Amino acid sequence: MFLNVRDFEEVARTRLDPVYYDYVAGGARDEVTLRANEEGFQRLSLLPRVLRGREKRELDVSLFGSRASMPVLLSPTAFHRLVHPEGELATARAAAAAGAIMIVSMASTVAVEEVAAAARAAVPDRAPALWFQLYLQPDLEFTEALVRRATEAGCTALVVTVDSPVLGLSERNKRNGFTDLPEGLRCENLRELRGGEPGSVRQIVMSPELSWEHVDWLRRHTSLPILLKGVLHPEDARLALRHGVDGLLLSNHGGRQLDSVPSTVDLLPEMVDAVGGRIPVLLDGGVRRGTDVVKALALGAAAVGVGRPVVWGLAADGERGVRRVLELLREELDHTLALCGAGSLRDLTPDLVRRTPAGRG
Ligand SMILES: Cc1cc2nc3c(=O)[nH]c(=O)nc-3n(C[C@H](O)[C@H](O)[C@H](O)COP(=O)(O)O)c2cc1C
Ligand SMILES: CCCCCCCCCCCCCCC(=O)C(=O)O
Repeated sequence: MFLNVRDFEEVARTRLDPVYYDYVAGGARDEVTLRANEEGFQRLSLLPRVLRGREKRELDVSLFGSRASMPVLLSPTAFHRLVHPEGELATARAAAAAGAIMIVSMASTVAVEEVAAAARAAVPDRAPALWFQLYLQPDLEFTEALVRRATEAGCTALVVTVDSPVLGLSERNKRNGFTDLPEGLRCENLRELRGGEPGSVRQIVMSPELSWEHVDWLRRHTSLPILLKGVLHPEDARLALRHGVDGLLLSNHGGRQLDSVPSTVDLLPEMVDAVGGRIPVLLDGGVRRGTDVVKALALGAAAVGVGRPVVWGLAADGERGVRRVLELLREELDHTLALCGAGSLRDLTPDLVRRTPAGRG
């Protein structure tokens, strides 16, 4: 029985090839940050209000023009067909049915047009909420064409990952010899549609040469909202404001890029402070429970993302699994709000969160 997100990880672990399980579960180097993300939430306590006379809870949010049934979105995760044959198609159907925003990874194993079509077919009466995650490529012509493809497919925001000047190093992947996708799986958004050798697939380039000028370039080439994913230093948050960025997704890539960076929830108050309410700050990393969502929102996040929980749901039970993971998080969020005396997300304020005294977990 799947009672919580962790139950999905257990089933996924038994179903998956251990090499792919490690790829998803693992983090960079000593996995200090990977562990810190969940521990960061566990060190925070909630201090509920009582007798507030709230009969029902409102969980829906509006973010960059997308309406969502809850402030929990699907952070971009690569290679869904590694864990389930329907891959991103199943994920997109589940996200659309749940009314959740899905950030499609540039490294998806199904092309963004097909992901969007699957989402639309799942909810014919409304537009599904899809955003696109981008690794800016040094070949700007290619980047521009990809942005156009994602926009034409129906993605309504761009999430630019900026924490990957080089790929993080997972020692699990190294030990397992996982260096390439298996036969038949490719990053379908990198397939040459025009130019190049027709049908060939480019490698995603992680480029240490990227700078704020590339963000300016992107700003000039799209009218979609731009969020930066992976800004951790408050000074970079202030720079993002100056470069016309519309939002931040505070993320350490689930502990998969630079190891030893702080947990995202520990950094959240500083980042919220740095942007001073001018743009929304979203957060991902270690969100596993409705209580984690409430803690992040109370500390100023506009929404949170989940990465691994979605992949565990997909690996364990395909589209139904992802749907159940999202439902569980929604149910837990609703229940936590009720127990905190909150009727809406606006009732979540920093005074509801206490840091657990040192040494007590
Ligand atoms: C298997 C896997 C693949 C990922 N692929 C991407 C990706 O393609 N692009 C990206 O920006 N982040 C990627 N991430 C990072 C997630 O977007 C997110 O930041 C992270 O998973 C959040 O932490 P959580 O897994 O603890 O929820 C990936 C994470 C995992 C676990
Ligand atoms: C990391 C294992 C490598 C297997 C396939 C190589 C494909 C090239 C690299 C594409 C980048 C995908 C990034 C995914 C990600 O952000 C993450 O796993 O984290």
